[in-house]
Amino acid sequence: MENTLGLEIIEVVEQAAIASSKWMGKGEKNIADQVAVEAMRERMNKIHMRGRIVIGEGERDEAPMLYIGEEVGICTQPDAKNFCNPDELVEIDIAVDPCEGTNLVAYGQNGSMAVLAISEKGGLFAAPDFYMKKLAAPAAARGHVDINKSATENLKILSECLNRAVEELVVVVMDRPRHKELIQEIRTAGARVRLISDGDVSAAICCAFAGTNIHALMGIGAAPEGVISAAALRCLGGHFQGQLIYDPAVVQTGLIGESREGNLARLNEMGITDGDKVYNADELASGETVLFAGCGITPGTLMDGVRFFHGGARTQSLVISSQSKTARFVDTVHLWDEPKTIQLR
Ligand SMILES: O=C(COP(=O)(O)O)[C@@H](O)[C@H](O)[C@H](O)[C@H](O)COP(=O)(O)O
Ligand SMILES: [Mn+2]
Ligand SMILES: [Mn+2]
Repeated sequence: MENTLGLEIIEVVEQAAIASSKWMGKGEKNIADQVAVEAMRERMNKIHMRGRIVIGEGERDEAPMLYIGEEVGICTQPDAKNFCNPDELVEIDIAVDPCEGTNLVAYGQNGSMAVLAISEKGGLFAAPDFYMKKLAAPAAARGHVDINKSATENLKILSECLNRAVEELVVVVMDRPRHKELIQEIRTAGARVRLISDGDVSAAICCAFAGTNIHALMGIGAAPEGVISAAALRCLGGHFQGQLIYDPAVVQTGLIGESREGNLARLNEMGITDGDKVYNADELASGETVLFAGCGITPGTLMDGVRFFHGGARTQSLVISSQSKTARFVDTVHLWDEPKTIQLR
């Protein structure tokens, strides 16, 4: 599946990041999101592939976002026959978040990225737009920490696996009222908490890289982001578990339907009969081949943000592949107007 796709998807996330970064700090989160979606779609539709969006921006509305079920790639276009024989191409599934951290972009804060994950058809869990309880940790702790255990127990296990005191551990938690007790428990156990306002995909992936000073992600974020995080962590060998949250009382945001029963019924319709199932990274991104790509919009721990200069821009991306077993940090200079100076660093 990989071939040139690994290279093309770098440009997909780069274009989305560049488009969105033009709206950095302008307080317009919807525009920052929409331009990223459009740029991502435009570049994806130039790729010689038969793609289908399984995780997109709008689950229920079919426009203008990259919606679930939308077909992307040259070989899905009405004039496909002029370019390819669609029947010869492997069908692929794509999970996208063109602007992960729209608030971060709108307010000029660190940690936003354009991200996507790709696998062959059926290789990515088509998560509903529910919340998800998540646990991410470094590879050394994979299979040892467990989302069913308490934060205190997991911190003890992490401390043993990473050979560092609990006091030397840093846990990222989204700064939400629903995490009040979790934050208290982590602090009481002795670990340090890094609160983030948005962007838990970046935090999850950071766990897989020593040197980020992030040793775990705990708490509840969005389920689609959980699948994208799982795709990256599966390729990197890190630990990721996710459990759908279907009870609105748990998150108290009113964002996941009106009732627990209604949500369970919706999950049932989707073929999810056990709403409490804990999914690990291999189940959320189960395909034989999995690719992840992300490009920094604003600066982050993993990647720098988009930096413009006269006549061009510079981006930093991360492309991870289960097939080639690589995590590539790609630094790209984009030349538009024959700039007079191109800075080396
Ligand atoms: O921060 C996030 C927002 O993503 P986006 O809408 O694409 O900018 C994600 O990283 C979170 O996983 C998640 O969407 C969030 O926790 C759910 O929203 P909230 O109710 O504010 O916690
Ligand atoms: Mn997001
Ligand atoms: Mn988004």
